[in-house]
Amino acid sequence: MPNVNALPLLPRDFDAAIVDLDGTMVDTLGDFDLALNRMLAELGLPAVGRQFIEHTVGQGSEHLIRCTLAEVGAVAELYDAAWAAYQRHYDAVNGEAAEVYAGVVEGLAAMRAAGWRLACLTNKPGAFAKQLLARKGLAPFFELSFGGDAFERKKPHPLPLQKTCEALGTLPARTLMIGDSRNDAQAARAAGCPVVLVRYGYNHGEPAESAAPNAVVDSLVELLR
Ligand SMILES: O=C(O)COP(=O)(O)O
Ligand SMILES: [Mg+2]
Repeated sequence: MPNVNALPLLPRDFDAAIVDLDGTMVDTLGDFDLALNRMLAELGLPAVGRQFIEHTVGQGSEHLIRCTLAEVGAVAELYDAAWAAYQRHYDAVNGEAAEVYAGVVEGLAAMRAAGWRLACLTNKPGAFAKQLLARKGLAPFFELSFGGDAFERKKPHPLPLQKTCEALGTLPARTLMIGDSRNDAQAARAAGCPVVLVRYGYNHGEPAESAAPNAVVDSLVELLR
């Protein structure tokens, strides 16, 4: 297995990379903030703050909506109405208040130049993920993209990574996971993929190091030179 602790990596170290979306490639907190708070306003519920959102995203929309209803003291029976409102509002804002992090385009270009195959794997619903990648000009880097609704389980379960390696036709040990949270790190470890986390994303309010990845970087450009 390549020594991921010694960055930068060499092109021959990996055949592919699986890249997370929210908090890794795109800062989407603004979109989450708009969609969630419009959902709450529509239901006549109080707003939630940015820090709560930052600490809660990463485990898919269902988890985010359930935690948000609990945070504002709403009854769980509102879930179906909340889900429908959230999907409608997120669809309307997707990408509007989101920005690609510095170094992402350069980092992805270096991976492609190294001959690595690229797949995007996110817990975000697949339709929103595809739309966001296209709107931010990142879609052309990716051969495949899978959302949180693509498989029976979401990260931190290893299944989505195993299925993505299968779809790429690559061995987990030769497929690098790049993410921002413990969900990415746990899933990668259990699937047998080495994992690098970015320091700037959303890791439930904890430092990226606490998820025990193989390495932590400040930018995707640090991976390959
Ligand atoms: O929608 C989410 O929970 C965020 O998902 P991601 O970090 O896996 O892209
Ligand atoms: Mg993420």
